[in-house]
Amino acid sequence: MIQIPNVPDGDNIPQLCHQTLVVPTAVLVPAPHGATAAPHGIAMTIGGVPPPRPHCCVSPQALCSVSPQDLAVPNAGWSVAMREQFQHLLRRTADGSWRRIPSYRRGLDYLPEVVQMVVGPVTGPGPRHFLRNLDAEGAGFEYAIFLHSSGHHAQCLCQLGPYLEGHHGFAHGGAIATLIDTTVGACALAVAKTSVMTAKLNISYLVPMPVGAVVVADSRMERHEGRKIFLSCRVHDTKGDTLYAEATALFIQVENTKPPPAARP
Ligand SMILES: CCCCCCCC(=O)SCCNC(=O)CCNC(=O)[C@H](O)C(C)(C)COP(=O)(O)OP(=O)(O)OC[C@H]1O[C@@H](n2cnc3c(N)ncnc32)[C@H](O)[C@@H]1OP(=O)(O)O
Repeated sequence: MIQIPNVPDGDNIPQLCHQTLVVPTAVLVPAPHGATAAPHGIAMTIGGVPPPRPHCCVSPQALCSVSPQDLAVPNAGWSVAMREQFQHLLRRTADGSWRRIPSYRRGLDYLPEVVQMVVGPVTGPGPRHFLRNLDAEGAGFEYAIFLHSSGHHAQCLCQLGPYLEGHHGFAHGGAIATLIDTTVGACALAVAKTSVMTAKLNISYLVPMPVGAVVVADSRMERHEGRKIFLSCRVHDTKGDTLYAEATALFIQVENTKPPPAARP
């Protein structure tokens, strides 16, 4: 059992984009297999959610704030294991063989890699970034992507939070697919150096992934034929003992000429 303490500041109603969820803050829940408690008393399992990020959106009009804050860095929702692995991966960037890719809630103004992902003209602040729109630290996807200098190898360190639960205590398969798509997408983008779209994603789910687990999605470019980029991905724990999922993907390089469908508020 993991005891989930009260969240700081007495704020027990996390404000999320477009919704308010009341979450009990001092309950006992069974610890999913392999789940670990986060630092600072923040639980990484269902029932305990840390307070919102400082720039939480409050109105439907505002949606999520346009913030230049790089979110691919440790925050209070990161577990000890997540922090340790992040430092390990960060050390590899010292010699320039790897680099950490910054990540923003709405990144178009700040992140050239994401600018390249947009098919068609962009007006306003650009698309909201799906993985960054859950405005509570530790509740959703916490991640940092590292790219090898070859551009053919990407690793995404990720901690899947309690709002990504499918079966009790385990991550939803769609959340795992999102993690994989993002990682292979980052790798495909580095290969193509132009816009790419997922054409095919084939995932084998091998072992249930506990909510709160810290995992690494490891993606490699397998071959590049014209506009087609074939990639593989393996999602495993930080020690490489447990292989949660493996996948193959096909990305297609596209021209930046198609107008995107009108965005809804
Ligand atoms: C850092 C953040 C990363 C985030 C990554 C997130 C990426 C995404 O989620 S993208 C969103 C999900 N994907 C989509 O919506 C894609 C929808 N599909 C499309 O837009 C189009 O079908 C698209 C762009 C994939 C291909 O269309 P188009 O550019 O016309 O290519 P087309 O000429 O039909 O095919 C080109 C080649 O690819 C092959 N191909 C295309 N689609 C497929 C497919 N699904 N399966 C197998 N082969 C395919 C074709 O057979 C053809 O091969 P060849 O050259 O040997 O004849």
